[in-house]
Amino acid sequence: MSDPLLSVRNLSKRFGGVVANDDISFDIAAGELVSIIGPNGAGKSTLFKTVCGVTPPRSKRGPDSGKVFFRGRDTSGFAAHRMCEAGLALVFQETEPLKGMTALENAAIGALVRTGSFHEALRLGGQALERVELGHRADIMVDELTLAERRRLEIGRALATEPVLLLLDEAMAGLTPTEVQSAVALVQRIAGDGVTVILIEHVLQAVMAVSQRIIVLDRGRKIADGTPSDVVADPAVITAYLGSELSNA
Ligand SMILES: Nc1ncnc2c1ncn2[C@@H]1O[C@H](COP(=O)(O)OP(=O)(O)OP(=O)(O)O)[C@@H](O)[C@H]1O
Repeated sequence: MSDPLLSVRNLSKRFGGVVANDDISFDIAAGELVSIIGPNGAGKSTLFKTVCGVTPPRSKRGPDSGKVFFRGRDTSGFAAHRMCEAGLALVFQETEPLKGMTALENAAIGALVRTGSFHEALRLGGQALERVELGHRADIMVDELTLAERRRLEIGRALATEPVLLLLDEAMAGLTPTEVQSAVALVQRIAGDGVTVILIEHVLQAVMAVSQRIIVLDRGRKIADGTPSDVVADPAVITAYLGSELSNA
């Protein structure tokens, strides 16, 4: 087997007395589409933030122990901008467009990771907006976008950084069932373009529809890692994680 694109090794992270991530290991191969699920507070967002060098203010960057390898390099503790330059983009749970700017200008900000020319960044941002089907909203101020459009814009801005690995943290939260369906189609298109995708998602309909593999966290630990059908039948998962919802998904 070729080397994994991302390798997380025995990663632990605590906040004071809270062990948010406890000895987590997994590999992600290039081209995989993987979901990470688990109850609230399981440690999913912390894992993403540690992997890509984003940690809360005043907190030490990177894992407390363990390692993260990305594209064959030890990237443990790399700052977020270095991870982004290396080809990893994270879309946060909270949509945070740059206010007072258009959708196109927001997307172009992502492209500035790849070019020093604002003109070229606008061109690349425009392409990214087309990929998320927001081309027709390019000149709209971000404050006027709907939640579903803002979520797409965040993905567009991340795509404008030209990632090889895209981490999406609850990119479908708050969307209507129809919007979830088109978000699922978008994620599948992005994966079809060759981008490796890891989703954190509570919308199980979406998780079951897109995932080749599911990793389950509970109270900071990895408790399952397998195909969707194996994971939903896993007794440890059913016990930990809203069993009825999983078995109905
Ligand atoms: N900056 C922080 N300071 C202190 N505790 C934190 C911080 N970030 C996360 N935690 C704690 O770490 C644990 C894991 O939180 P995390 O947000 O990673 O979980 P999650 O699985 O993403 O949850 P959710 O599904 O609700 O988003 C929780 O107990 C949370 O309160």
